Amino acid sequence: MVGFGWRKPANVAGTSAPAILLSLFVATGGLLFGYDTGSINGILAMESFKKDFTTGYFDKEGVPGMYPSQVSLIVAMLSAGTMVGALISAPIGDLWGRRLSLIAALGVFCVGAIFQVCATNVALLVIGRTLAGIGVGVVSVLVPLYQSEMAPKWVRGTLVCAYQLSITAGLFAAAGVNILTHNMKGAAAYRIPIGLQLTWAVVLALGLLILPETPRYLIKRGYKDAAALSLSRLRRLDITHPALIEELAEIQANHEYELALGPDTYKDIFFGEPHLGRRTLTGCGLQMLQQLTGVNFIMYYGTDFFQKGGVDDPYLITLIMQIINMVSTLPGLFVVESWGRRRLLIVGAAGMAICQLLIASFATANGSNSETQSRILIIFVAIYIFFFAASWGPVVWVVTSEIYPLKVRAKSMSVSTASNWLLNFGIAYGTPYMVDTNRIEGSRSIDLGSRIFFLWGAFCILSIAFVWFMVYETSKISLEQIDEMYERVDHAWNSRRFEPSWSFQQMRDFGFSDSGIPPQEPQLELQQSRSSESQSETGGSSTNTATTSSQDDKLPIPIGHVDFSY
Ligand SMILES: OC[C@H]1O[C@](O)(CO)[C@@H](O)[C@@H]1O
Repeated sequence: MVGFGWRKPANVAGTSAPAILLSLFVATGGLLFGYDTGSINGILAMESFKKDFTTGYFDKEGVPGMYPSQVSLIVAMLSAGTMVGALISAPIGDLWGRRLSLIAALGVFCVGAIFQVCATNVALLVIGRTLAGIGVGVVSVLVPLYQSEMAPKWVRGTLVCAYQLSITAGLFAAAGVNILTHNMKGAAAYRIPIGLQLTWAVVLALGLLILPETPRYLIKRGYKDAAALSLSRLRRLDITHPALIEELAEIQANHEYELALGPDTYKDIFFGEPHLGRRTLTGCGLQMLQQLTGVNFIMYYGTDFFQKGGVDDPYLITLIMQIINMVSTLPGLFVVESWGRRRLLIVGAAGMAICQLLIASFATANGSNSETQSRILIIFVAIYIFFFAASWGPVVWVVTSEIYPLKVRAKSMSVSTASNWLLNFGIAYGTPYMVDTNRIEGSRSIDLGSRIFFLWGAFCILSIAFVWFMVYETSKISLEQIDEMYERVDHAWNSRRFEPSWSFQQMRDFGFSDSGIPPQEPQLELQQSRSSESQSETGGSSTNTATTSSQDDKLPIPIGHVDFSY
């Protein structure tokens, strides 16, 4: 039976509260992501903005404004910046640490925002948008990375989901600010929505100044004492506490073991061991498919789409969709641990595909727009957004922050997040050509109208297969145990039944060579479901009962073993 909510294993040492609070605070970095991608449309439409940025162009009605190419540049440079930001996040995240890199990124974001507020010409505005984009790009990688390296395993997925919740809150805030400010009088009114983005960036950067670096990053750099200190702050345990020593030893042993299997260069994230290519492909595939669900078609062009679908108040309906998007993230956040990542992704993709195929078929069957038709359109788009927000929105971030080993985590996450931004950009710029012949004058475009939902639906069906074959179930086990799972479970569809057999520290104690390479490959018996009731009753994987078929007589079976690995 599937349960709901969270269950902290009874015998976990220390407290989880500081790590949870801190992770929730850092999650709010998503506000900048959502606000920045959502606010530009409204700002461009403001009268005060148009007045200040008249560059000698007149539209068909003779209204002065900016050249379309300038508008495109202003919009596009944020996306270009985010891609650059996502790509540089790995080298800086590995060099300066997750925390300092985030602070630096927020600094760059603030400089970008100040440029935009003070801009008196298009060039300054473009520079400002590019810098803000770089900041957002780094934040989009390092926030979920920082969270997953900090979070206790029994609530890790939920905490990373809170990041997506912040993204949706940012999108909603942008829509709200656009509505409140679009009629504002005053020469500099447009500077208000631009300036607002500064506030949270400053609060977040100041907060990060006093937060600890992640213990896993410190272990990666060889700063063992600092790692112990950081972990003791997170768990409220003395640095001499056996649980703390054990957890650090496990992280370190696992890291050394992963390094012994192969190097950690960019080439290795595609071709290296253990199974890094498969893992990077999973992350990139999920991030791209998340965009190919078409969600940003509604986020960016919803108003226009509803207007053409005969909806009376398209602005209001778009705002309602934003609210549904934000509120529906909560059920996902609530069940991500108990249902698991795979199930949520598969159910979500199936739900979206059904709605999308209905929207598209309905549009094909009925040429004209009646009131009933527009109502049906609204209802199915709303259900589609619900499914997205409860599943693919948050869970993609969760999985991509969990599946990589420490040695390449920042690199692989940066590449997979960059692929999200690339598709985000492609859809933002490509879809107008696919749905509206009038929007882009002189361009060769195809008018798919609502039939574009056939395309999104097809990608959602593909997503179901992708999850089934590629995505390993990562709930309820530590990041180190996820590494073990990738080594011992051959097929993603079997991963739910994986039970961590022993900690890497125990493996070492039991006679692994110093290089960390096991003397022989043990075969894990996949006999007990990780999601079974009995297991959650006893508090997760705390009592390791799994044994190996070939080494039953030799391997220690830790009875009543305290689960040190969060
Ligand atoms: O909630 C919708 C938003 O979520 C994202 O897919 C990120 O996870 C954004 O690209 C989109 O605007």
